[in-house]
Amino acid sequence: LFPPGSGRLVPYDLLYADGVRAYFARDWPRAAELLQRALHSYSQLLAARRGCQGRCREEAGFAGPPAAPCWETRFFDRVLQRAECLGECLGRRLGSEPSLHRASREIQEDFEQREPYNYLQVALFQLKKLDEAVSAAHTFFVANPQHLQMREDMEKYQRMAGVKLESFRDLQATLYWVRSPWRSAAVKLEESLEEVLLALEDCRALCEGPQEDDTEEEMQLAHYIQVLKCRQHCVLEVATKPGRVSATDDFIPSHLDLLQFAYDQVGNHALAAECAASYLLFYPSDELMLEKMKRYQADLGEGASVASRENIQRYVQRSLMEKKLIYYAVEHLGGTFDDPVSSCIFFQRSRDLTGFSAASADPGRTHKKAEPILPPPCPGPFTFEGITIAMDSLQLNGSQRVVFDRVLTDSECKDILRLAKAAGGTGDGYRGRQSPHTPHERFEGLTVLKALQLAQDGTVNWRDATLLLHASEKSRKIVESYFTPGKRLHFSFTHLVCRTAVEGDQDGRMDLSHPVHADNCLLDPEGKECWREPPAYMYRDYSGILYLNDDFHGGDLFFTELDAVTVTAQVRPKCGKLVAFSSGGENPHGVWAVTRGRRCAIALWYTLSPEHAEQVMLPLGANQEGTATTSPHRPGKDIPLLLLALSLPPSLWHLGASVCSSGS
Ligand SMILES: O=C(O)CCC(=O)C(=O)O
Ligand SMILES: [Fe+2]
Repeated sequence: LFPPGSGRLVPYDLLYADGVRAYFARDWPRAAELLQRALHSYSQLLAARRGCQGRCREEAGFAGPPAAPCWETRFFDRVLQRAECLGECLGRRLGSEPSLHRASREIQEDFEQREPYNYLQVALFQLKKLDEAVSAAHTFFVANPQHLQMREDMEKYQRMAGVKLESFRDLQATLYWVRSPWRSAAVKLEESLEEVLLALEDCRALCEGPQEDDTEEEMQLAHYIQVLKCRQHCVLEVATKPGRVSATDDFIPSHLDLLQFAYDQVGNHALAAECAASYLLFYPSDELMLEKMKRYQADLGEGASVASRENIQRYVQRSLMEKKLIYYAVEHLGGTFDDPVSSCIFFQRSRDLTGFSAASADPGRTHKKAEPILPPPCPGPFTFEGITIAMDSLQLNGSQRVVFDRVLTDSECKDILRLAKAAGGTGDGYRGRQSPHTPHERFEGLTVLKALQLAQDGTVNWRDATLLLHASEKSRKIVESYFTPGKRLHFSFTHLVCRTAVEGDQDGRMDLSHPVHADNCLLDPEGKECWREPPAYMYRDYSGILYLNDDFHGGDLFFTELDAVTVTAQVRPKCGKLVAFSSGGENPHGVWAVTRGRRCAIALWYTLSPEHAEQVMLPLGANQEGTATTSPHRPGKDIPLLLLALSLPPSLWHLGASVCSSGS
């Protein structure tokens, strides 16, 4: 049908089907060849589609909204025109009827999830093409970081003799780069940062006011303080205006933080380093960022100088000057100034830079005796502003448990809930299973990467998608500073989960929404033990659940003893409430049945070991780096196990992992 050299692309699903057939016939050379050809055909198809979509959008004039009158007719004209253009363009590029390349939903999903690489790695391994097998396995793993079996296999590959570090590469990296939602996220964040900086300029102009010709220093100061107060409030308004990508009070550093992250994800270390350097202007002692800086410096080479952005330098310098003046004025005139923006950090820095402090101010120059101003408490870059501890371990009757309140504002909860709703059935993380824990509730899951993908597709808005990332990072900081001061906590898995009671199916219900379990070990209530062994997520060290709403019946979280029945504490979910606890046997927990409505929460797991950090939360390449140093080669011992695992067809590998694919 499509002879080689005819310039026609063989449909990837045909190649895939043949490849899988050869795989099960254990015809490894043929399986490897066909699977590789299937992957090639698939990427050609995607490239053709991308190219044609871009061209046809322009051609059909889809750039702006259709103009009245009679816009419906025009709109449909354009739709038809575009469809025709697409069909023609694709036919030309593919050398065949585009409809031939339309695979079934299952096969499309397999390719989206990189499933062919899973088969391919086995075939290559059998052919003793170890390096290629590792690359294929790594490529699969990048897209399926929660795939337990592959995670173990990757560890075994890492320990195996003769496997080179360079083999751990993502064969779809270029494709991924083009499609990566992080790339679009970076563009959005840059736009938003630019917009915020411009708006801040407006604030300056707006608050300037008429120049007073007061000669008295006191009057001048009083006037200046008014100007500055006006600016600070204007700034806050700018920052929290609805529609901002990031609506936090330290919006500029948080933009830079996210930008650094996004550039890192797409492998642009030069820009990531620039953002890191700019971020450090705000929080010069942020250890995590300093570590990243060190890595970038090493990556980019000795000669490369990494500078912070000039516009950010200007902003920081000017803000510091203003703060300094404000505090000076307040101290000399009395009164108070409730600084709404990052007061703690700026105050500390302006004091450091100027030697200014309440104690050293010259009392002879003040007319009124001012109360000395005490700097706001400043425990580190993260100030916990507004966050309160609602319950500690003692009140929760256990160890390593805590409940925080006000981690999110009502409007943040609303935005994330909107995200959950818009994502609806398109979410992920439960491998498409709607009722993983109980048939009386419907479950929907959404990971951060998927949220960004949906934003990229225009299904959800960017602000809501990045807010999920913000919430997750904010919680990480809280949990880190509370439980492991001085030690780094890394994301292991982040999952927005909604559970909805199935109406008319609640009478006499006896089961739980989430059975009692521990997060990093297998609970054995009879033996009153918790086994830290596979398939548990052994590397999870801390768990967090950030709640988003309370308008449902049931659904309280509860802790038990190791027997899984003696309830020791209970927590009622509420917007902004964060429950955090160590993930081991000391904290068995479950969720009471949700009998009415929909309960949404962000489930968060953290690990102390960088090599288990969530792939999407990790810079490219860091995984190899981490494991290369922490997993010395252990010869022989693990290889038979790996062979055993590899001798199963990949389709069966899910079975083991899917039992706990939701992450619990
Ligand atoms: O949603 C909750 O309150 C708890 C969920 C949980 O324990 C889990 O997903 O492991
Ligand atoms: Fe849990």
